[in-house]
Amino acid sequence: MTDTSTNATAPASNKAAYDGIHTVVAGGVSSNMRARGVVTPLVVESASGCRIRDVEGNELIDANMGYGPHVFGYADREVTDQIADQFGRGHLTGLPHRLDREAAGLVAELVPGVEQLRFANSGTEALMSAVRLARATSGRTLLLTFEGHYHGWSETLLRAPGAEGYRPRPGAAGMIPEAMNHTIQVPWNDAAAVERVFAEYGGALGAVLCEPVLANAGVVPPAPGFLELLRLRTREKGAVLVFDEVITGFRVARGGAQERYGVVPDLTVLSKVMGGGFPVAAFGGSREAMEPLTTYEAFHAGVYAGNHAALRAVAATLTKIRSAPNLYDDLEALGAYAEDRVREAATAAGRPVLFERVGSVLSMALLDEASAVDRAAHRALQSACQRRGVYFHPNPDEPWFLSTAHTEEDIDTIAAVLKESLAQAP
Ligand SMILES: CC1=C(O)/C(=C\N=C2/C=C(C(=O)O)C[C@@H](O)[C@@H]2O)C(COP(=O)(O)O)=CN1
Ligand SMILES: Cc1ncc(COP(=O)(O)O)c(C=O)c1O
Repeated sequence: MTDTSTNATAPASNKAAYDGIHTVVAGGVSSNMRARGVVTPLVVESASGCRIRDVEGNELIDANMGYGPHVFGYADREVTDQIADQFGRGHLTGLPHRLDREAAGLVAELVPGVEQLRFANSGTEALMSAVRLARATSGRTLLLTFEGHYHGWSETLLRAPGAEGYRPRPGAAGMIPEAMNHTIQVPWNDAAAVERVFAEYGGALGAVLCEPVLANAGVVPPAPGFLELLRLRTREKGAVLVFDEVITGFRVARGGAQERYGVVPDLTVLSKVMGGGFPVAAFGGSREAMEPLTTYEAFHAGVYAGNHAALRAVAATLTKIRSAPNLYDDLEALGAYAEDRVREAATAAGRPVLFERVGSVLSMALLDEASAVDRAAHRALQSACQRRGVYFHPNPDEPWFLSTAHTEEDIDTIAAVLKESLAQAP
């Protein structure tokens, strides 16, 4: 079989294709965050709806969905046709385009805390710029972050797990030892720790940054009143509150977590769902919060930032979101249905699972006898399910993301495969 996309002879198996990738891509994948995404070799040939097709022709129901951007499923023609059309009209001139107004206007219409924004190419880029803007605005460098929250891989935001006292450590080889000298970190949902930090550092804090729903260490919603506490203390002390809504934006509600929980930050970072899978991000806030960029006193740039193809993807996706009145009720109902079926499957198999869900983002982790997450058992379960035609991430920290392309029958199939795999698990 010839792979028309490259005119190469397609490998006969996932294993051959997977090994071939590893000969030329360092680590076999262009992201450490996805390095453990495959335990049993799997190489995608195509994806459509909620299904991926591998190079052997196997079709799998996907509960990872590209780590969250595809709220309408893969290859949604209402979005992809628009992007394709834009490529035919010129997708990068570096000049103002009518799409700038249309795309930014849609974000401002849907997200409570955004009046103005800047587009970027990735969440990492947008977060770097948002935190830099927060430091410029407050005139202070100290940043409060939370354990387990991921904000991309930039020099001042990539933190290793854990913290000595309040101090996190740099998260990767090659980072400068001082990279975290302006960052403190406390456990998520620990109101007492937040109060201690504000009592000790309040006047020095420039910004507080969080995923309003933690979704990079399983799913951990904000404790009742916790976001309100962050909002109150940052206002009192003059620190900038930044919500990293790369995952939650347009996912957990039309206006993201800030709409769902009714707490509006000073700056919001968006990506994933916003572009329907096309690489694009944004950071924004009130006109006042964005003023340093209006006057160019602060700095943000990027050859590809806000390119016409990216903004056509944003305009197409957000237009579809705006005109789908039942979208979030439907996603909530599907998430609840999935929760019931997954819990039933685990109970039927007599296996304890840690389960959490916010809307259509859910996490499930196999537990051991001591009720700790059993990562090895979870990886084995994932491989068994993958062999039976269901893909979810082998790392239980990575959530499941459902879409309007998933049906209740697909969820029933996932649950049946889970139950069968758990029953046969050692
Ligand atoms: C809450 C949040 C994120 O989840 C986030 C990226 N998430 C992921 C990155 C992955 C990767 O680098 O391949 C895959 C997933 O592990 C994860 O969802 C980022 C960074 O965005 P980006 O990867 O576009 O630079 C910022 N904030
Ligand atoms: C030589 C050079 N390096 C790096 C950059 C930054 O690249 P990007 O704008 O994609 O971040 C640019 C952009 O103009 C450049 O000209």
